Amino acid sequence: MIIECPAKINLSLDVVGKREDGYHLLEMIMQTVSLYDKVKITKDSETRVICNNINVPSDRSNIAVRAVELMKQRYEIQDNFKIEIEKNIPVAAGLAGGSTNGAAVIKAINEMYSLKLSKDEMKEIALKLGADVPFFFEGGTCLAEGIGEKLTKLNDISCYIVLAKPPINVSTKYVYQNLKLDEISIHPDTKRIIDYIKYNDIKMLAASMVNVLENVTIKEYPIIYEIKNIMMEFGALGSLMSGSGPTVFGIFEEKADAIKCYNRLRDYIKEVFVVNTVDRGV
Ligand SMILES: C[C@](O)(CO)[C@H](O)COP(=O)(O)OP(=O)(O)OC[C@H]1O[C@@H](n2ccc(N)nc2=O)[C@H](O)[C@@H]1O
Ligand SMILES: Nc1ncnc2c1ncn2[C@@H]1O[C@H](COP(=O)(O)OP(=O)(O)OP(=O)(O)O)[C@@H](O)[C@H]1O
Repeated sequence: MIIECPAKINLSLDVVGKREDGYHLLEMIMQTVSLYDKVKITKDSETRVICNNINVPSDRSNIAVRAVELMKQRYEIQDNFKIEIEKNIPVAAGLAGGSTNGAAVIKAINEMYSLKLSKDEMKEIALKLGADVPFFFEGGTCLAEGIGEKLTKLNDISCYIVLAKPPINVSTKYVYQNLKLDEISIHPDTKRIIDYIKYNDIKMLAASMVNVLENVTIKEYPIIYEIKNIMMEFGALGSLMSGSGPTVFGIFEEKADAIKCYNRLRDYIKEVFVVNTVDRGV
């Protein structure tokens, strides 16, 4: 079975509190985009991962392996699996590449064994793998609250997006740990952003995007700010860091403008993509 799994971006990200276990309470707008990994899963004598990207772990720390283990244990499955991952989504990028692979494995095993799990059951299993994983059972444009698991489907928006991943590695854990909530002066107006989405007002949406995690990353990696500036110079309606970074995205209504921006960024960054929003998850 082969599953195409999309990347996500965060059109806005606000931290509104902290749980006792240290996890942060969020209000974010999430969006799937047309940059896909392919996950092929077949029965095998042992569970193993084969991936075209050497930075992706092939042991138990791979989220796809953890998804297999969870499903095996929960549904008393004796078989093992070969998981082949065609990695097109940049790794450790803020695009939830690992999370979308984990969601794909849950979906694939549900289908292979005719488990007939509901979307809510799959989301519940997904949350055990990571805060971003349940979203991929909705996809499209969503409001995510809690630590990311309380999902409300919004109108699906439609626009072109340029993604640019600078060659730096940022750990999600580090970014959350170094966030100083009381020092954040600008928060997104999430209610208003939801209204813009409702009326499909891409210009106002793009102009209102805020990601409070930029407070941590831009201080350390000014290249994020530089990419945002280039995107705005090249006609983006708005530009933001996705998730905990370091990928920056820009929003465009016209494909021609997105391509001009892509060509400019390609001069100095290797991982740049022109994509569009999609209305699906895994
Ligand atoms: C930055 C985002 O990608 C935005 O969509 C997510 O909030 C991160 O989701 P994720 O990578 O699936 O996160 P997890 O794998 O569950 O957690 C990684 C680390 O990030 C921190 N973490 C994550 C999510 C959250 N709401 N609060 C947190 O503080 C925790 O310290 C955790 O150890
Ligand atoms: N299937 C996988 N694909 C990519 N990375 C994986 C996978 N499984 C585990 N990892 C590990 O997870 C780390 C984070 O990778 P990932 O691409 O999911 O980051 P991310 O896009 O920043 O995620 P998020 O946006 O959810 O914070 C990698 O450095 C890698 O070691």
